[in-house]
Amino acid sequence: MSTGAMTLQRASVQGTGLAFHTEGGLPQALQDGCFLLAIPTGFDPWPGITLCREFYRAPEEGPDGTRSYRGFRTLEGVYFDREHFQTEHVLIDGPGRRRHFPRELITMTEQMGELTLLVLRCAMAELGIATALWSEITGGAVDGRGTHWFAANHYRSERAQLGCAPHKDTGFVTVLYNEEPGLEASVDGVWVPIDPAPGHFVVNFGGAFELLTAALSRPVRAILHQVRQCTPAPGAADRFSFAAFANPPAVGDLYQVGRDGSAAAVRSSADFLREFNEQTWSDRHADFGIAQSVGAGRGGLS
Ligand SMILES: O=C(O)CCC(=O)C(=O)O
Ligand SMILES: [Fe+2]
Repeated sequence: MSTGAMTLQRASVQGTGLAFHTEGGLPQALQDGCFLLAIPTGFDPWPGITLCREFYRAPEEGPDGTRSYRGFRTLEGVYFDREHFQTEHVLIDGPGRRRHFPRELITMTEQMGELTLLVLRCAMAELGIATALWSEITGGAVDGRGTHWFAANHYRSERAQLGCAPHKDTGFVTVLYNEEPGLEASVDGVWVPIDPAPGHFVVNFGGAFELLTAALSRPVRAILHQVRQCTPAPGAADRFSFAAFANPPAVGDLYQVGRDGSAAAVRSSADFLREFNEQTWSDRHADFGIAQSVGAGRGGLS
């Protein structure tokens, strides 16, 4: 049976909030696990697109103007070759970006990071979670602490494999930029396309947010998604995407909010992350984001 693409709620940024195009759009988006967010005017995706096209090449393998976007393949703990999938990616936190990224790329990732936090605040407000709890229950993520990953994905067309493993994002909120179809969500056990809408980010919610809200009457869904095998037309460029993630810190606990409005720690971040990594990639990087982040990732958007 073939089903059409998922119909997603649409929103745009309005001041410090979100304006949904349809009444009840935000609660619907929280239930769907994703929505489309209009890309704010003034946001320039060029640095992100350039990174996706260049990061896996050697520094000298291209023009001087984009040299700082290349050479990431040799960066241990930043570059990942997912051996069972088409994707290879750069996964890097705030301190790493400030060390390794050119200025305009840092700026772009910070803009996307701010959007993840804006969405997180709007979602917690919608769920009626007391603002006094926000910092504690997100491990400071809502204030720009926590871990703020950025990913740049390159889907290697020459590989006859799934683009990217079925997974839920691990954190609270993801803001994703892509231009080609390929992303699919599992809806009632069926893979349904989430087709890109020009001028929009895809926003989705992750496992830590699902856990945080699991006991509420309207829990947030972390959508299970994958990227199908990407086969661009001959001569066309490979598929790419890039994303900003607002995650809890690697050290500490994950929380859950009760219906009485109270909050309690329910499991350690490290256990949760290890389980997620193992389920997703089936490779040797199950400790990703755990060991290496101990003692790092404090202060600022990290
Ligand atoms: O490439 C895409 O469209 C999705 C990528 C993704 O799911 C991720 O980076 O977590
Ligand atoms: Fe994802």
